[in-house]
Amino acid sequence: IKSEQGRAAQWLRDANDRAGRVYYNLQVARWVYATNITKFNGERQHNASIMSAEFDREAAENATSFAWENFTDSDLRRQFRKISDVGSAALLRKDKAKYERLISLVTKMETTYSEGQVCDKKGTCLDLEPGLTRLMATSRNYSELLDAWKGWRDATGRKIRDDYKEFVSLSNEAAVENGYRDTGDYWRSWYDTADFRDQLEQLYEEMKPLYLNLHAYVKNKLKAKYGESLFPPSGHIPAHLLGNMWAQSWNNIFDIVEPFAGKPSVDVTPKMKELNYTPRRMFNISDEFFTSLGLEAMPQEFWDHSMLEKPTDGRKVVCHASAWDFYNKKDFRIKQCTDITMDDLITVHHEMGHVEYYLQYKEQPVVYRRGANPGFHEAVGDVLALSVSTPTHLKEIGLLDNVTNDNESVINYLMSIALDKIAFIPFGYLMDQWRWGVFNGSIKFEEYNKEWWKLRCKYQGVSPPIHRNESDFDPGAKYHIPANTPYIRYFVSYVLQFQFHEALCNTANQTGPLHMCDIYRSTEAGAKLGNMLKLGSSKPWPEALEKVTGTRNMSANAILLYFKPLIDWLKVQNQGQTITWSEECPIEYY
Ligand SMILES: C[C@H](NC(=O)O)C(=O)O
Ligand SMILES: [Zn+2]
Repeated sequence: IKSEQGRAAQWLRDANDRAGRVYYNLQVARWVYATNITKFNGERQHNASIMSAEFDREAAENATSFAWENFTDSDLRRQFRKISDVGSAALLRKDKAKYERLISLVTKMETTYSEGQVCDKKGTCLDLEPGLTRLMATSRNYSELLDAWKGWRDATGRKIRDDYKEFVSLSNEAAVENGYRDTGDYWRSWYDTADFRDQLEQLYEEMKPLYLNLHAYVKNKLKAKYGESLFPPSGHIPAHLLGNMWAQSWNNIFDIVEPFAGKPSVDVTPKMKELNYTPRRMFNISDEFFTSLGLEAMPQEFWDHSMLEKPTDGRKVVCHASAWDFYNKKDFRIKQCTDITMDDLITVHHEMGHVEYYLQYKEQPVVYRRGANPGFHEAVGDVLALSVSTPTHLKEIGLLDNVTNDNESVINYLMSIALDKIAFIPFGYLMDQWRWGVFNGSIKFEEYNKEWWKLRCKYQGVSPPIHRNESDFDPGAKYHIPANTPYIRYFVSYVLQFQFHEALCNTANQTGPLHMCDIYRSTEAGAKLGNMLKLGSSKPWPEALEKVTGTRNMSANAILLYFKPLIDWLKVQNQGQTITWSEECPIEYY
């Protein structure tokens, strides 16, 4: 069997080299389309996708000529197992026309989303970025917010409802062909964790008290701002008042909910504008943080070929920010319609965290150039952003003039981070609860929207501000549904990133409270993180987690430790208040 393993290892090396070239061509075609949406570029992307899927399927076919399951070399077995998992390309074997339809539907839905606009009576039209995003963040006019909220859903979700239904059945057919019960079963397999759903539920329950207390406090502040009469008696918050199109991150309403007035502002957006910040400068700040840890700088190709701003030459692009690996160990890019806001400075770090991961594992075989699990990939940049966001760091880079460290400033600061990280928890959890339900058939097409709002009302405690029905398709108004990007990875990331932050802060000998830790310039912390990132997906994720944190399990303890002072303060604020809401949506809205 020794000689067969030798032959198999050689075959793998060749297959990985060929894969690198095929994936490079695919990424180039996808990039050209995403940064210039035209019919021609769409066809070119489609053809490249077919060629890549054919390649994957053929490689999986050839892999069966080796008795790899009996190999003694566990790394060979792991590589063969990954090469044998072709994902939706399994549908090619059964029915090429169906596979072509499947990928065409995703492109069509993602394009509809990316071209979505809301036009007012005077004919002024706003795109999602930056127009509607700015409006949702800055408007304090109930009906103006409502028009944008409804208009966006009319321009996107409503238009792709039937496409999504067809997509679901084709995607499930592909998953079954690939050996899984349905698409959700396949997506969860990437975590290789038998009781994954139970672990997620457990983590959600542990963080729920934090969310309930934040929700109650924010609701009271919003009632004071907009008037009690606009809030349903069920205890829900109308979904359009949270400063974000999906109510998934509430930091843009910090001014409404600020615990203690008169403290140095934690929102550095005005300062960024005052200093004439450019997108390039925002990316340089992030790049410099990575190199301060001794991690890899963005290569020249990154600066030469990335799209850091929304084009002004009339090209239509996919604005949703993303990071790209071209699998040739040289080309790595970010595509982002960067706005000069603190929100986008955080997103810059998030996307650059993906590229740092690509750079760290670029010497791995192509099959291992992935996150240890998808949640790891989403966590990297956010870990650094937790340090960047501290008042002391913002002062160090000139975005904050003075820092006060009294208790009230600490509460203000923790509130600003909680409005992003805690507010997100139920949304990050429910997105794929809905999608897994759709894929496993427990959520029927005739109830797509009703079941979506049941989850939104139950977990997030937000309700539709106007009547919804089954011609609406509100999940389709969130990028990841039309673009078919799984979402539980962000929920996992929000748990992991605080575990990483706590571990790296210890390594960096940061002895103060966790929420004030800044690992900037700690090459020890950088080395520990880099050594984990280098693994890619070559080892089971508990092993990668252990390399940084010493534990093999996800745990909510770090995020609860980080926010402890805030949770104690919120409990006092909410004393005597009802901090829950009725599970059902307020009837008059659905
Ligand atoms: C949290 C998630 N981030 C991302 O897509 O990069 C989102 O924006 O919904
Ligand atoms: Zn991401």
